[in-house]
Formats: sequence, C-alpha cells, structure tokens
Amino acid sequence: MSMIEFHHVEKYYGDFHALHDINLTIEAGETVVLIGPSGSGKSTLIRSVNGLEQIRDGQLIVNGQDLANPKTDINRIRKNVGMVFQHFNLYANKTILENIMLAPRIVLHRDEAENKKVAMEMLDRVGLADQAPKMPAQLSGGQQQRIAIARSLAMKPKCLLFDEPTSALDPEMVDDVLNIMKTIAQDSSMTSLIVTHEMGFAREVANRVIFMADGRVLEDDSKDKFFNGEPSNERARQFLSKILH
Ligand SMILES: Nc1ncnc2c1ncn2[C@@H]1O[C@H](COP(=O)(O)OP(=O)(O)OP(=O)(O)O)[C@@H](O)[C@H]1O
Repeated sequence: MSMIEFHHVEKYYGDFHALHDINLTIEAGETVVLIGPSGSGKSTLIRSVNGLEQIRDGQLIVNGQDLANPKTDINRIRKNVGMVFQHFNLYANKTILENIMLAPRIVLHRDEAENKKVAMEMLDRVGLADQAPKMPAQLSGGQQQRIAIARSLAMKPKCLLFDEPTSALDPEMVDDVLNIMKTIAQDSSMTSLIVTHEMGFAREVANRVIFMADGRVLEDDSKDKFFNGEPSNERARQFLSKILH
C-alpha cells in the first residue's frame, strides 16, 4: 500500500482553482520536497493530506483511507500523519515536557510512564533533553521548532508533513532544525513531505523533488534528475536557474 495517493485531485477556495488535476503516489519511506513559486499551491497540497484543506474532486488516499469519503475518520489519519508548521504553536503555559506528552495522552491514551519515556527519547533525539522542565518562552525560536518536531515524533507517526518549518527562524537557527529533519529523512520507516525554500537541504536530503506552479505539478523527478539533469519542464528549468545562480 502506498502512503499517499492523489488521483485527479481538484481544490477550490471559493471560485479560485487552487489545485488542478493532481496525480501523485508517494511510497512509505520516501522524502519528497515540494518546491515552486509563491502561491503555486504547495501548502494547499500538503495541508490537504491531513485534511486541513478539503478537496473538491478526485480521490486522496492517505494510509489506505480515502479523504474524499465523508465516512473517513480524519482523526485516524491524523494519528499517523503529523504536521510541523512555520509557526510552532507550543502551549505557552505548559512546560516543554508537557507540550510533548499532551497529544499522546489525549489521543493515544498512552500510559503515563511510557508517555514520559517516549517524550524524553524524542527530546533527546532533537538534542534538547535538558530543556524538559522549561517553559516555551525560555527557548529560542529554533529550539521551539525542534520541540515542535519532537512533539510530532512522539505520536510515532508514519508520515510527517513540513510546511516551511524554517522560514520564520533567524538564519543562525535554520541549520539545527534542518539537521534534525535530515535525521528524520534518513529513517526509512518515515515518509516525509516537505515544503521548503532551502534548496541546499532539498539537494542533499530529498529522494524526490516535485515542482509546482499555478496549482499544477509540472515536474516530478528524482533529486539527481532535478538538480543535476535538466528538468523537462521549461518553468521548472527557469525556476532552478534563478534559485541556483
Ligand atoms: N484560505 C484561502 N482562501 C483563499 N485563497 C487561498 C487560501 N489559501 C491559499 N489561497 C490561495 O491559493 C493559492 C495557493 O496558496 P498556497 O499557500 O498553497 O501556495 P504556496 O505555494 O504554498 O505559496 P507560498 O510559497 O507563498 O507559501 C494562492 O494563490 C493563495 O492566495
């Protein structure tokens, strides 16, 4: 079973046609980077994968369940598909540890001792185990984003969606977050779908690069073909030459 399948997906915001005939299959364990100009539909596409945006037509199958079917339980999908946003939205009045333990307790009913053990493991994984008792405001933006990643990981999802996770950070914080995303990408049991403007990261970490413009997927290549070869689509070639030179 593929992790994510788009079949002829169409998305509208009112009259605005935001996604046109999207057809994509993403296999478990892939690391897919979505790039393209501002307003091309990248966020819309990944937000539709965990039901934050509703598609109008077509079929969108995530972890075997069809999101277009009104009977599909979106919470079952969200248990397996985590999301990391540009703004990390930690609960300001809860400690770092509590921020991480909250969803597994409420959604998965994970036993308290096990929940704490997993939370500390994930904090360790993002290099911030010593920050567990602190409040979010005591941490830098980059550290807060690493906590947001640990929080997603604590749900032990099959798939993680990243929507420009470094674009709200001060430049000196970006690498720490990208390095953690890199370790996640190397975990072959995890599927990652990443919207980013960090081309160095895409070049190093992606298995696959999807280029979008005007709500359409115009290029879908292996990383090597995209960055080393010539993308076959003219707009993708132009975009690439602008960002790499
Ligand atoms: N809630 C909304 N209501 C109406 N239009 C929207 C809404 N969200 C997005 N759009 C429009 O849909 C188009 C695609 O937006 P989207 O955020 O998916 O693009 P993007 O490629 O992620 O852009 P960026 O790189 O700037 O974040 C844009 O023209 C945007 O203005």
